Amino acid sequence: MTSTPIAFIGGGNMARSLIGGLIADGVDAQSLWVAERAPQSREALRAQFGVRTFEASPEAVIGAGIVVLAVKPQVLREVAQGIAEAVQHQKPLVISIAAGVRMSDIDRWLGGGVALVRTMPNTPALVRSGATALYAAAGVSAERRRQAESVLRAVGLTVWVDDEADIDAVTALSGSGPAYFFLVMEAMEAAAVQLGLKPDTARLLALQTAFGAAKIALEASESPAELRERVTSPKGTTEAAVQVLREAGIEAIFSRALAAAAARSRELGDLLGSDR
Ligand SMILES: NC(=O)C1=CN([C@@H]2O[C@H](COP(=O)(O)OP(=O)(O)OC[C@H]3O[C@@H](n4cnc5c(N)ncnc54)[C@H](OP(=O)(O)O)[C@@H]3O)[C@@H](O)[C@H]2O)C=CC1
Ligand SMILES: O=C(O)[C@@H]1CCC=N1
Repeated sequence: MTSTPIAFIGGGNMARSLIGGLIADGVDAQSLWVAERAPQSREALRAQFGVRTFEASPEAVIGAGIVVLAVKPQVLREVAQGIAEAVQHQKPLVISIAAGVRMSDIDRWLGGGVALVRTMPNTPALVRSGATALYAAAGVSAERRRQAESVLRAVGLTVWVDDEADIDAVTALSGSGPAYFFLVMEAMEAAAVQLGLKPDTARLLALQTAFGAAKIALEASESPAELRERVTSPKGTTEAAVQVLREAGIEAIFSRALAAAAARSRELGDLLGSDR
């Protein structure tokens, strides 16, 4: 991992997940800098992680080798324009984690000619089990690509995509994906409570089952479909449940859900980049 200071512009949910994961990977908290507007947020970041905090974003950029744009897409233009002068002076690697917002727009807001990598991480980065896709334009050097990859690899798995449009699909799959699994955990817990289990017992069993299923699916050579079939005894309990899920259209529901997320990512890109 690089030892250059990494400046996070915005210290919200996703920045905190990345910071927590980087510290767990052995990165010195003092080399992680965070620009946040609210004094209580800065205080909380210092108390939780021991990172350096800044009130003004340009101050965090000066001296940083890597800048991570970690604000909401809706404020990214204003934030990028606010640090453009510092970025042009400092020439850091800039990593965007913002959903939807396209590289050409970010580059323009930052003044142009920026070494920019667009990524889509996810919150399991906090426990170094993240999944991040990265995209860089042809002009970004191999050294800069390696640098971006090393930051995200410290908190989980990384994959490069060849086409920026793929980031919309990645956002729908792994960027938003933890929320889908949390929803399934919530639903399974509630259903088990209806069947008479105590809430604590229901949650513990639901969570461990999700963990076990993910672990075996990652470690086994068989596909998820084959692993599912192994659980499903003919005329047994799983078959009864899977039949209900299929009748309710589980595949079509996920197809519609991911399409909606990808469409929203494209829409954000169109909407927020429309200042040309
Ligand atoms: N959450 C997730 O699972 C994922 C999020 N992302 C992307 O990460 C980005 C951040 O999302 P998330 O962490 O969820 O959002 P949050 O709202 O939790 O975090 C954004 C943070 O930026 C702060 N902020 C806003 N404006 C400024 C500013 N001008 N200067 C400094 N800080 C500012 C906000 O402070 P305040 O609250 O005071 O406005 C807030 O603390 C988004 O672009 C999102 O698309 C990507 C992958 C996954
Ligand atoms: O919901 C969102 O827009 C962000 C991007 C991916 C996960 N959270």
